[in-house]
Amino acid sequence: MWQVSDAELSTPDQASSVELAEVPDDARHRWTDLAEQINGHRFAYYIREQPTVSDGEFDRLLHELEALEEQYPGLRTPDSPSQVVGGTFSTDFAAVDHLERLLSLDNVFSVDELRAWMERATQAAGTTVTWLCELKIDGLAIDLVYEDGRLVRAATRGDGRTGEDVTLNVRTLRDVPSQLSGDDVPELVEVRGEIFFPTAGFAELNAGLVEAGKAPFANPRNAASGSLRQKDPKVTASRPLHLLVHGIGARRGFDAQGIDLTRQSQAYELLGGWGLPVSDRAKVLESVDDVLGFVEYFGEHRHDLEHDIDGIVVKIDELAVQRRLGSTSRAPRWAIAFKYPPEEVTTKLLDIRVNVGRTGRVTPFAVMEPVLVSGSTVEMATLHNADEVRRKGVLIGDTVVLRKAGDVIPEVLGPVIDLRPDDAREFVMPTHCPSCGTELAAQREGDVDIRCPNSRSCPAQLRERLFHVASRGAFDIEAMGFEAAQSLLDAGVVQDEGDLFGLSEQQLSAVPLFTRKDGELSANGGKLLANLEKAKAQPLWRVIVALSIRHVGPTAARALATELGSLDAIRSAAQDELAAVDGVGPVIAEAVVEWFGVDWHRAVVDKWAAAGVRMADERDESVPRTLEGLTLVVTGSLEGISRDEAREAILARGGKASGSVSKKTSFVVVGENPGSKHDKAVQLGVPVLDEAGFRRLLDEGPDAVS
Ligand SMILES: NC(=O)c1ccc[n+]([C@@H]2O[C@H](COP(=O)([O-])OP(=O)(O)OC[C@H]3O[C@@H](n4cnc5c(N)ncnc54)[C@H](O)[C@@H]3O)[C@@H](O)[C@H]2O)c1
Ligand SMILES: [Zn+2]
Repeated sequence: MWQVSDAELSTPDQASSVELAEVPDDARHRWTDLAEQINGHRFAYYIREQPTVSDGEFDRLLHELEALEEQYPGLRTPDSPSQVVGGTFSTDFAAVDHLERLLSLDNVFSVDELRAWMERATQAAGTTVTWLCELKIDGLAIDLVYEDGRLVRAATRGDGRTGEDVTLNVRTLRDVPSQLSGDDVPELVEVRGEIFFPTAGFAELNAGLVEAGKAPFANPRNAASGSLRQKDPKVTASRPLHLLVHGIGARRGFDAQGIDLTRQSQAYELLGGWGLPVSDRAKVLESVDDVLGFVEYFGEHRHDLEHDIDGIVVKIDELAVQRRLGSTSRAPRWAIAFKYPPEEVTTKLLDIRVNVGRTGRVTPFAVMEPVLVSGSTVEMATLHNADEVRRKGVLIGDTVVLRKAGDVIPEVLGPVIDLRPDDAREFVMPTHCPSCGTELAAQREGDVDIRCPNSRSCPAQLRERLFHVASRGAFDIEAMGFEAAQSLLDAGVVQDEGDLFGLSEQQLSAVPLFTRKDGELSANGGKLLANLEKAKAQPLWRVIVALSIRHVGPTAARALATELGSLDAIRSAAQDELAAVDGVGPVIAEAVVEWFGVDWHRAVVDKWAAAGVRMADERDESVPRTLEGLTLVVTGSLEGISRDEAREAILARGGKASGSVSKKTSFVVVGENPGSKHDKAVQLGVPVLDEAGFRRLLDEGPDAVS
């Protein structure tokens, strides 16, 4: 059924026998083994769109093969996987020859290698060159042929010479004009580009596939390829595919149109003018350092993009130099792909267990064979809820694709169906709380989450709540971590969080974790008591956060504290009064009223009050209300003031501190390394202040900085 490329049949026996004689047996065997694996993986990846290994693992195999060939050049046959453009074509589509070959790209994996490549390329060019830097879109290569401005054919890359005719499918893409516009359209132009599946739509696509009993895709790249290479173009039309163009192949009649093409960047301007989608992120840079800066920038902003990228492509912009350098059998010599560290790996899903959270929510999480990804070892990842497990289509025992994007929490993308063992089994959500045995239930009809209703005494919930009370966003009690919370509960000295601030030295001496061998309170125990004492004076908003009211985080807590001033006032406020508070709204208001409606909740507050915990903020009248009516956003790190302090300062002066920039924002304060909020401010024309300007604004109000 599948047409197999020569590369897949290749064995080193085809190389010259003289050179082969010098290759030791074990090297030859390893080469054959690697070549078979690589060709097998390419087939699974390009044709079936169901890779069985991660890109990182694939690249490692290819590298090992290249290193072997470096050592024993006799192994490097013309059709070795290292010498051909990866990919073949299937008989599902008509085969078409490209007018000009489509190539792959050579890779570098570190900044040093990139620098070295740029030096070599400059030397080979024999002249100074400029660098066209582009995002390496993780999609599917496409070749579009326009004759007299009309789209006559679209084909996949295939093996670089011959691809698959996917014209009908490509015509369904909105981004692909069927007719080029402008009055300088040439007789013929072959345009190269990348079709991609936007990251935003990926999870939804997979959920739909699983629901329909079909195999989900491992990642957006495979989704792009799979969506385009459909027998029925209607299916392609239903998928949100996009195109960005990044090159020109064959061309005719440019001169006749008076087009003198000397740079690739200039080609993009032309293509854009004809109505083709070009990236607005490509940049022509002059110095090596600028190129490295570009690479670094997108390394950090990789996830702010609408599509996946796996690296940066650096091209020599001058077409004359490109022509002079030419290409190898596989890739141009005038371009290089810098690859970012892989963020996807495959690992085994050993089990799915459930965790009971602070508010009783029961969440399934994946337990996996530990695996290194984006610089850290991962063995657990949340699966959110039972629905999500179903949507992802993973079974216990599956090999799964795990993604960890930078500092973002790791996510299981989906199963590798081809590797599914016979004994893989479906996850079943427990009906009873694994911590206290109470029957689980949705709190409200229609909730996807189920909860343990035994809030007050479920050990798991209680431990999470104690831990939360002590956390940095709440009372910030350094000496009380997870272990401490657990041992206070084990020793029975606290029934719930209400007992925490009333703890005596005598009670603590009954807790093994806080006592010395001789039974006296340990240094750690002393520290806990001191920390608790100090925490009692924390501002009101922190006390509110510590109560674990649903939806009430620092922002809502600050709003409540600022507006109402005391826990008593909040407790006796009517729901609509609460809802009217800026930054609170109806959902939070309802949660607050509901929370105070529970006896033991009120008892917690009363016990804290009796122990001397702050119950009201006194307004500091000495601070001038310079920011009344203003909304500020602080982004980046400021030198002399922490983010928290900046917030406090804004609130104390009657201003609002917001996390996102909009037209209503009065000022954006920008520190070191600001992110997209700065860009947004500039875009919307919101005034931007540096730290000095911010201080002036705090002291003197808006007139002083306008
Ligand atoms: N997991 C697997 O089993 C498996 C198997 C085969 C290949 N792969 C992966 O596929 C990749 C290798 O594939 P490849 O040979 O297609 O090379 P490549 O994807 O690394 O680079 C070449 C391709 O990059 C694309 N590209 C994207 N943006 C571009 C831009 N701005 N300018 C120019 N080209 C751009 C082009 O379509 C070009 O064909 C590797 O990442 C490899 O890990 C994985
Ligand atoms: Zn429970």
